[in-house]
Amino acid sequence: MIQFRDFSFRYREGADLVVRDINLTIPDGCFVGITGAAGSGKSTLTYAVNGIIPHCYPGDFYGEVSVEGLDTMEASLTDLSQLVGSVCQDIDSQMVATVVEDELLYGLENFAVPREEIPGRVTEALAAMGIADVRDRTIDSLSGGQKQKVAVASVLALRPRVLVLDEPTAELDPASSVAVFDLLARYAREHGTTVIVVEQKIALLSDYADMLVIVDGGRIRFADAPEAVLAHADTLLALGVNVPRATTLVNALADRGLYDGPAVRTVAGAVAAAKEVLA
Ligand SMILES: Nc1ncnc2c1ncn2[C@@H]1O[C@H](COP(=O)(O)OP(=O)(O)OP(=O)(O)O)[C@@H](O)[C@H]1O
Repeated sequence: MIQFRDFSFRYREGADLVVRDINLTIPDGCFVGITGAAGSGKSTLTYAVNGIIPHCYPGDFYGEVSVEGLDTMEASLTDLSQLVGSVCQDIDSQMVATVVEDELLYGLENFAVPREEIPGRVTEALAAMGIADVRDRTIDSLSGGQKQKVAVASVLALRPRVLVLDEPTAELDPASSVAVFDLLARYAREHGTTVIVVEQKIALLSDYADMLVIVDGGRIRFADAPEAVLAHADTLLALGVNVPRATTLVNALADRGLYDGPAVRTVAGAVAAAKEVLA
């Protein structure tokens, strides 16, 4: 379980709190999507989980954030990194090797994983991300989607209990974005891994997340199941969250008393809702 209790944070260089009064409980195995306008504090929330704040970016840290009982302010980054694996926004800066296999080996060796376990871990992580065929390729020769999968695989090989990803599909086309989410969600389900993803594409996020967290000006505005959050499409639009048109259309039908089902997020969902209205 991950718990934020009355958490607020101000970066050392900043004048104001950038996140404030955060109270949130994330159960084990939950797939959490965090979204919100640019600069609203999404990444900062994930930094409190993986320890980047206050360990790498110091500042004033109020309240408490814990991961499986480990206080992220008090724990060492080494201890935290055994629990929480992170894929940052700029994956090129995260990559340390030239060849895919070496990228995975680097983390495993750093974590002192027993030598006999290493080949199996590499094979398993590459297979989990559907990229067993690129094991011997140079990272430079890969597409953006393949690189993203390598970045995720190199973290999965370490078998973290919690996986934090910051805008993993920012550079990807829609098909590759879906592929990354599909593989990630399947892996998380099979291993009981808690996943926290910062993502702008709310429709995509809603297809996979158990909980959507909407951040606005450093505060959590909504933290609920996707359907419950999307029912507030007008508020979300006002907060700068890009709500799918299918959602706003069906919410408008609901506002007029014509539809009383759950919020939809896809064209197919809107078609089904419209058929129900017209029946
Ligand atoms: N290392 C830092 N030092 C000082 N201020 C920072 C630092 N990192 C982020 N901030 C500030 O904190 C606020 C929240 O930033 P954060 O990156 O958490 O938001 P975000 O919602 O993830 O933004 P984006 O969508 O643009 O990535 C912003 O005003 C940002 O300028």
